[in-house]
Amino acid sequence: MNKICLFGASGHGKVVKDVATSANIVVEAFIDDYPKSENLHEVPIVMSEKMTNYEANKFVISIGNNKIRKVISKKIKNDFTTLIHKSAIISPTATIAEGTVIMNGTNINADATIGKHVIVNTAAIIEHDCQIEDFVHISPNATITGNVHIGEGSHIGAGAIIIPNITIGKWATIGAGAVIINDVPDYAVVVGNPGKIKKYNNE
Ligand SMILES: CC(=O)SCCNC(=O)CCNC(=O)[C@H](O)C(C)(C)COP(=O)(O)OP(=O)(O)OC[C@H]1O[C@@H](n2cnc3c(N)ncnc32)[C@H](O)[C@@H]1OP(=O)(O)O
Repeated sequence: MNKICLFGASGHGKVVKDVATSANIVVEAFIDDYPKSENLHEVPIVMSEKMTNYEANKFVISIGNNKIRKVISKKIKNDFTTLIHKSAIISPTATIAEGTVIMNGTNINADATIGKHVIVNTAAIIEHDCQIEDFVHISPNATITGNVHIGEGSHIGAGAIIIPNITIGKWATIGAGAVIINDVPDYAVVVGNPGKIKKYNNE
């Protein structure tokens, strides 16, 4: 049986652990330097200085913040694995890179490509030919229609809809429930229906 470690003993970490369990993968430890308890759902939480005890384990970073996930990914020397909930429906022609977590009830269709350390959260839909770059988070129930490109680190809020052929830049934020009908520049925060730029993440 595969054994892995999760970096981050948060609420998101609990859900990622459930994804692993559904795929018959055992989480041996959570790594977290700011633990709120000794265990989380019966899995021990250990400090990062003890990570050497888990040299053979593959890792997944179970932290929801895209920027922090990127920083941590550069520090961990272990290999990363991909976690896919058993209820996810994924086309055989879709590709999913390491470190990415695909949660329950998701649909990922033909020729979609999903980068490293991406979160495809509960019941999100990623349609055919989409390109999702590294460190993106697609929140619950978001619908990414066909041939959409989402740049590194962007966060798509819960229930947002992106119409076909749109390009969303890097480190952008799409508000919960937004409907995106125009391309979105890097770092933009876009809300509403139709989506309008509210501000920029680097402001
Ligand atoms: C399992 C999980 O929980 S996964 C997590 C999923 N998380 C999400 O989906 C959260 C998505 N985040 C949002 O929608 C946020 O509201 C953001 C990122 C768009 C904006 O957050 P903040 O930067 O804190 O902005 P703030 O709350 O100050 O709002 C700024 C303005 O945008 C408006 N606004 C914020 N969010 C939205 C929204 N989703 N739709 C429409 N308008 C919005 C506010 O009313 C405010 O308007 P005003 O300037 O006219 O008063």
